[in-house]
Amino acid sequence: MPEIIHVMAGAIADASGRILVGKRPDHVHQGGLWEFPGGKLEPGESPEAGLARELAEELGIQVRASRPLIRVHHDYGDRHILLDVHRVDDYAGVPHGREGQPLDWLAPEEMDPAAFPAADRPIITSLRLPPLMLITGEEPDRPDAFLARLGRALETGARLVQLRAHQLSANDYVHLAQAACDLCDRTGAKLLLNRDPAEVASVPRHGLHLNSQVLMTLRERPGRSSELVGASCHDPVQLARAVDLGLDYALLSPVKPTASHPETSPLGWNTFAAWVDLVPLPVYALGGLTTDDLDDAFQHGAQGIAAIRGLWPAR
Ligand SMILES: Nc1nc2c([nH]c(=O)n2[C@@H]2O[C@H](COP(=O)(O)OP(=O)(O)OP(=O)(O)O)[C@@H](O)[C@H]2O)c(=O)[nH]1
Repeated sequence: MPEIIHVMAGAIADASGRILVGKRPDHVHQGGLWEFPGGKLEPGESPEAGLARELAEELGIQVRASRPLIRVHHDYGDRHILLDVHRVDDYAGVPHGREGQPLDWLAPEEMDPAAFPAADRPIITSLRLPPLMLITGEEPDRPDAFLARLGRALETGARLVQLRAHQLSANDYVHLAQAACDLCDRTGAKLLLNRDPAEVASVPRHGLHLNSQVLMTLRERPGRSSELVGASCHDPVQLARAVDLGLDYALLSPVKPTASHPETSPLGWNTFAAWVDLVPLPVYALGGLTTDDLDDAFQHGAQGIAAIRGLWPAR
């Protein structure tokens, strides 16, 4: 096993959510590409201290508040790196290229993955995804009540919605999806359809969510290349399949005991973190979680949390 180089990088955000990127000098590894500022962790240094040191050296800023965003293992052939990216939302000082490197502020949607090192692709996806995924709950068979609840969730900030309504016929699901997509478009939220991809081929949406059975039968990534595609996973084999298919994100569950799957034993945060560390993918934690668990989720490598009960508004 070659030595793993632990690299700390900062996704430094401004008030409008743009992220600071710097250009790597032409003569270094992955030279000429844009990067998230940072560098190698020194022996004995904690990740937070390494991040603070690198950002002070390269940009002249002092980190005040940061949290883990994503960890990406990547083998470049000539070296294996662990890119340990933290989101920095508060700092002192004005960032400037202390090593002469050009800097720019980009919205995550403006980032061209081809202009960054290959290891950075999941980081860009992670930056484009919010920390919460709402999975729709009760009453899909009463569309008016259901859409009113969805409307309330969107008004109070839901940005990513998975439309889960297995009890509906394909026809009823399609109608509900059309109305839900209209609602999401009004607030700029993204709607993911959790349904057999063949049944929703022409339905408006921003992405697809696959269950673990469908995930394991597919031979290639479904859907359009421009849309988000993710899957529900329960073990490392399923997570690896999501990576092999080139999916954008995964859900991993159940982290805690849930009323909907009382027979399944929960993973707990430590197993969750160990399995998530195996895959270069944003992974949402699911199962018995609410927004109160968000900080634990970040500390254990999650993109954030996905929930039905914890996020679906009451009637
Ligand atoms: N900082 C940073 N490094 C990245 C990113 N993506 C990526 O593949 N890397 C790789 O991670 C490694 C970081 O090393 P570095 O050369 O920046 O480290 P450093 O500042 O400590 O430099 P030094 O070793 O010359 O002192 C390089 O192999 C680089 O190609 C990224 O977004 N940010």
